[in-house]
Amino acid sequence: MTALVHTRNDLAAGLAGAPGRVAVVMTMGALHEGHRQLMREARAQADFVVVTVFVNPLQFGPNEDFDKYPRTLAADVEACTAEDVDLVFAPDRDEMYPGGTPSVTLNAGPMGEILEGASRPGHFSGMLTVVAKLLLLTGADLAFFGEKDFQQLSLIKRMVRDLEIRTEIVGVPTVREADGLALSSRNRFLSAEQRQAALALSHALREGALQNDPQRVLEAATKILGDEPGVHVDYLALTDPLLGPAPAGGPARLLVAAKVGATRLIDNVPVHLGEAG
Ligand SMILES: Nc1ncnc2c1ncn2[C@@H]1O[C@H](COP(=O)(O)OP(=O)(O)OP(=O)(O)O)[C@@H](O)[C@H]1O
Ligand SMILES: CC(C)(CO)[C@@H](O)C(=O)[O-]
Ligand code: BAL
Repeated sequence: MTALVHTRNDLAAGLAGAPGRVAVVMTMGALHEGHRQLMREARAQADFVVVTVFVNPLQFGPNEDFDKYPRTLAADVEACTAEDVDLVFAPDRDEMYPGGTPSVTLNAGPMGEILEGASRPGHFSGMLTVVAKLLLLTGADLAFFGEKDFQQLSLIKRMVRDLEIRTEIVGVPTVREADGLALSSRNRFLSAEQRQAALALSHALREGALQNDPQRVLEAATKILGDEPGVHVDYLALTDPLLGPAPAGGPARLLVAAKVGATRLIDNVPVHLGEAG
């Protein structure tokens, strides 16, 4: 039976009876199969699974979609129940930030300034601040995050290392629709026509990943994105697996962010580059 709690006291009470290893899956709600995959991984690896549902105002810029972000708590609790989650923690803003906007927040460092961080100033500071708070409030042994938000996952791994946080961070591969579109809560904002255009993102990444030379990877992906007038690219980047400069050979990551209508989508894939020379 999945319990729903809204306060830190009720969360602590629910956790007090938790047997063995505790896992947390943090979400902003509007749960889909991607989130459910994180829950299944958590269920498989831990004895007690907590899902948090909180649309964190700190990680949204003034012109972003905080107000219109979908809020579907009743359906979210049903999804958690179907995945045998033990506890859902859905605090409101005052519960999460009792003193109002916190004056002490986390600095995401140089990795927080590039890609998503360049387009969304302050986003990663707000994200890391709430993730750290939720790790402390849940005391989780394990925390599961999707590779769809690859830079977020990388920064959270970096944060637990740099701040000596003992939670093990587990990355989960991106869940996609049959036609390749990465599942995202924001997909619901797409019209049928925009959804069709949005396929260019995963298509471009897939084609790029078939190439083994950095320049060809970017050319192949750029061509597909350029052929779709409904997609406005924010960035397309080839990096090393830690988001540093692309290597000449070996593992790399290809990342894209684009607007389709008013909806901003992100996606990424692993790439294996052939050895140089
Ligand atoms: N398609 C997916 N596959 C795997 N994990 C995912 C997927 N989509 C989201 N997640 C993960 O779920 C967690 C919660 O993400 P979030 O609630 O922001 O959902 P979202 O679908 O990414 O929403 P949005 O893209 O609109 O912000 C994050 O760790 C995120 O990486
Ligand atoms: C990790 C997270 C729940 C923090 O608000 C959010 O950034 C998300 O949903 O990916
Ligand atoms: N899925 C990452 C959270 C955000 O877009 O704010």
